[in-house]
Amino acid sequence: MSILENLNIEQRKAAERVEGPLLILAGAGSGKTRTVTFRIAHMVLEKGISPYKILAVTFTNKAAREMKERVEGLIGEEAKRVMVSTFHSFGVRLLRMYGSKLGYDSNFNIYDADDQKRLVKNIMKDIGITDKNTTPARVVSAISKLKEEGITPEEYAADSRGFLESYRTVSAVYSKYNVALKNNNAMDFSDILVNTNKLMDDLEIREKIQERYQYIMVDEYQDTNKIQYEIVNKIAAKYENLCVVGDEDQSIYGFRGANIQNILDFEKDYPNAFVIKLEQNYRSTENILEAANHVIKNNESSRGKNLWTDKKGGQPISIIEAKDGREEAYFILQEINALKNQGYNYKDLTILYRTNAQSRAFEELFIKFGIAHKIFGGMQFYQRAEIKDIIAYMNVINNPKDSLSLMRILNVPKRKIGPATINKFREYAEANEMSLFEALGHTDDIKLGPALKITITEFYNGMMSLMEEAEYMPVSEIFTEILTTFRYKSYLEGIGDDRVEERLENVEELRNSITEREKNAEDLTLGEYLENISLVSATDDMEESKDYIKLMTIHNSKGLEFPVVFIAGMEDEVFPSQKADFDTGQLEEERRLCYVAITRAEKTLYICHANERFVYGQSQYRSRSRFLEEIPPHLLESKTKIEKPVQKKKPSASKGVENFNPFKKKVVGSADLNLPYSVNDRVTHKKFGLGIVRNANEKTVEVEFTAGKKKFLTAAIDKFIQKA
Ligand SMILES: Nc1ncnc2c1ncn2[C@@H]1O[C@H](COP(=O)(O)OP(=O)(O)OP(=O)(O)O)[C@@H](O)[C@H]1O
Ligand SMILES: [Mg+2]
Repeated sequence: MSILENLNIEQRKAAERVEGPLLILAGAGSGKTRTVTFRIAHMVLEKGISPYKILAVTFTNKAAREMKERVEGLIGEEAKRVMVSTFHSFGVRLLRMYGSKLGYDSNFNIYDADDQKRLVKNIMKDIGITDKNTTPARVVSAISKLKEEGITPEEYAADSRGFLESYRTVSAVYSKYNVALKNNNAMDFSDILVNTNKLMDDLEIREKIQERYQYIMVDEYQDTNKIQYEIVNKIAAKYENLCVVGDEDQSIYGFRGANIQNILDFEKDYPNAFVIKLEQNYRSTENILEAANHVIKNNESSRGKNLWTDKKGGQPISIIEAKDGREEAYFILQEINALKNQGYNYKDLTILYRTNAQSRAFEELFIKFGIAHKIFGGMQFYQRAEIKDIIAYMNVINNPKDSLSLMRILNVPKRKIGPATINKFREYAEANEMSLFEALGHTDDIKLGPALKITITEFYNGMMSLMEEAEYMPVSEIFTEILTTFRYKSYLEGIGDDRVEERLENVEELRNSITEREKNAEDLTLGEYLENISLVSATDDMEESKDYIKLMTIHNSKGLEFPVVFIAGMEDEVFPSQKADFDTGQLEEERRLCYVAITRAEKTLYICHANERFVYGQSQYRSRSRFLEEIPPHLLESKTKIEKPVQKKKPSASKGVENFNPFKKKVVGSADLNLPYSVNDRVTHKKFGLGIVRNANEKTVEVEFTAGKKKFLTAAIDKFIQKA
């Protein structure tokens, strides 16, 4: 029996056709990703194609991991040799091998948005730009856009629009920014793609890559940008064994340069392409699917599809109308409780929203009631200052040319190395054509006070010996060495504000995550580790088995599916966002986003909206989203107004929400307080173990552990302790 018995006829046709250009164009939940997965397995197991020759490109790390695991489940160990990867990881891999052709050392570092901003800020300061109308963040996004459109600094400078101040600013920074990256032996995210594409223009390398990856598959092709498109098509040019998979109705990354035309023009690019349409949706009930179809058919960009499902009928879509955002979150929480009573687990439930900021209301409520949840995206762990500090140490150890990271840590912990001193070294480095780090080794040539000279030499020697050790030390050891050599923890403790404990916890969390990664990847090198964490994305650490409610933006939910979905904030000017007001292109993109959101749901879908929202501290009236009006009323069911509960007695976190009343004013200082913990509650702490709450008020919670009493700030308590 063929492995392809697990596919329907159309899917099987697609999977069987392994030679030549192939387009799988099909709506949500029709098994596109599944088809790719089985296609790979079929190629290796039943067609005898070497796994080594196969490249499958996915949109996220999570998707890559899952595809690899599934293929492994089907064909075993051989699957490990298939290259399943995102564009960025794939690019980095090639650039580590061939980047020297473009003037990079193989240990280049990868800069994230925060690094980019800092670099731009430094450059603006260096060249004395006083443009008040722009910010480093805006300059960064302008530069990224230019890079991905393939416009060089020179071309941009020659551009006639240069008379506007903001253009002049971008133009002045752009070339300096590129030079700085190169000098630092670093690439930003756009560079990874741009440089990978450049590699493909080297005949020798291109031929090598073409020979190596003779079979290419790209999932979510509708969201590729110009450069990704070029990379894929250059590799595929020789054998033309290119299978692209996607849905024009799910192109939602236009703001990052995704070009829907890439998928729509595939048949023009490859006139001999074979096209497969999948029409059975396996994910959702008929009601959900019908709602999605009704919304998307309003888009000019949609080619129209006949998706059907054999999951006839299904529950109507529940509409929840709330007074304001707070009430919306509360109503959703009540529904969650009801679903829980019906036997659902938290892990079946997902809340989707248009922007990350909308997660706040839910987070606050869930923390208050001890409801297990996890927010994907938003402020990332690796963006926290203390984490960035330690990573900056690692970056310099891995790549001493990385002056941006070096400048971050030269005076962290405080060593009295001020900007004037740093400038002396920068000038010396420039004059002598060496890196800033190298210059630190030349303290004799630079005018310095004796104390400063000792400090800098100490720092330099400390780093030098770590660089030597890093060759053979596990990453977790390097981490420990950094903390001890540079007394980083004492520095954090010395800051002395109310976030000290939190920062120390974060550092420990970083240690745990390193150890965790080492468990999964033996002989993890510092370079590999840094690469992994530079390429993290929002959904990487989603674990299907963990029982928590998932919260994320619709963008991050792409390709995923969940039994129960709540779409929150379904109001005009939230979703579709204001940007769509006067721009039909934007409106269509928002509508595609709505289509993606609806089609994530398997069984139950809630659409929620509030009549009032706070925007910049002001309450504004909101009407329900026009997308909601596009769903035929017979598919909808208004949730009868949920009874506003009366608060009878002091609420207790462990008992859920039945007796919590968000509409009643808080009476501070009375027994009526909605505190997350009360006296005698049993709690656990990662480090101190089991404890008992001895005192709890609005500001602090005091817990007795075997190790003694500890105080925590009530506002931040969930970061430290949990109910036992
Ligand atoms: N032939 C099939 N038999 C059984 N289940 C299937 C079949 N095809 C797809 N499915 C299931 O349907 C669901 C949706 O499949 P998949 O995620 O591959 O769809 P998709 O087209 O990639 O969706 P999206 O457009 O959201 O990325 C999955 O749970 C998948 O296992
Ligand atoms: Mg998919």
